Amino acid sequence: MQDTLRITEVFYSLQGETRTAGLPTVFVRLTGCPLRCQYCDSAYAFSNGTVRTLDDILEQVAGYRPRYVCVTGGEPLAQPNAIPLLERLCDAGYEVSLETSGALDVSAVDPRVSRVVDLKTPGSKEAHRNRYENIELLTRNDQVKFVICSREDYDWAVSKLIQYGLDRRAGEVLFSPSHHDLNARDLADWVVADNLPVRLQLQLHKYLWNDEPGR
Ligand SMILES: C[S@@+](CC[C@H](N)C(=O)[O-])C[C@H]1O[C@@H](n2cnc3c(N)ncnc32)[C@H](O)[C@@H]1O
Ligand SMILES: Nc1nc2[nH]cc(C(=O)O)c2c(=O)[nH]1
Ligand code: SF4
Ligand SMILES: [Mg+2]
Repeated sequence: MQDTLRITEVFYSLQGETRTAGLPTVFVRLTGCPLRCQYCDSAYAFSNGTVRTLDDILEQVAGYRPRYVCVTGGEPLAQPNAIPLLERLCDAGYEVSLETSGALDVSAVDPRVSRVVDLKTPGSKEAHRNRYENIELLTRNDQVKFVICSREDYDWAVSKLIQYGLDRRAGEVLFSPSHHDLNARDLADWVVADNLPVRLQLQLHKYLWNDEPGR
């Protein structure tokens, strides 16, 4: 029996988020998630999907001849074979990123991967799932993200930024407005007013293609 993963989609688009926003990227979206964030824009990946071998996934990715590959979901780390997938993508020479909820242990992820760890805010309704031990593991190759739903979430994110010195641990600290919950302009004004060492991140793909799956 070959190594397999349950996959919702593999597609080539522009990265809409993180430090590589705007760069052509292949997305591998793994099926299933143990969380239920209030705002989740990828709920279509909670179930169904197709069981595929790692060889088959690697072959489709190679067909796009990408430089960047982003493994997302659902929650990628909920499937043990996400770990060998990430390793094999790195071995193939891609610049690999992993979008993860921060609720699962990130220690086994290949160090060549940029781990994008989302610290779930109170507004997500899943903040109790945050695994704070992950923060100790972060390096400058990793990124921390807060998806902010309200002024209360913003104040909470600032307190975590300061408490854990996140801007010194991770290469990027990303503040992203929760789409539909918070006006990006309000978040931008707060970041400037407080002179924060964070990057405002807008989800570029939603401006370009609205909320279509596969973009
Ligand atoms: C769909 S999740 C998949 C990976 C992983 N489950 C996680 O939560 O990081 C990818 C990223 O999209 C973010 N996201 C989901 N819905 C969003 C929304 N409505 N507005 C802004 N970001 C959102 C998540 O918080 C996460 O950082
Ligand atoms: N274009 C595009 N960029 C993305 N970056 C992270 C995504 C995700 O759903 O995790 C995503 C996505 O769904 N589309
Ligand atoms: S952890 Fe990620 S995929 Fe799961 S519900 Fe939250 S945003 Fe959606
Ligand atoms: Mg998405």
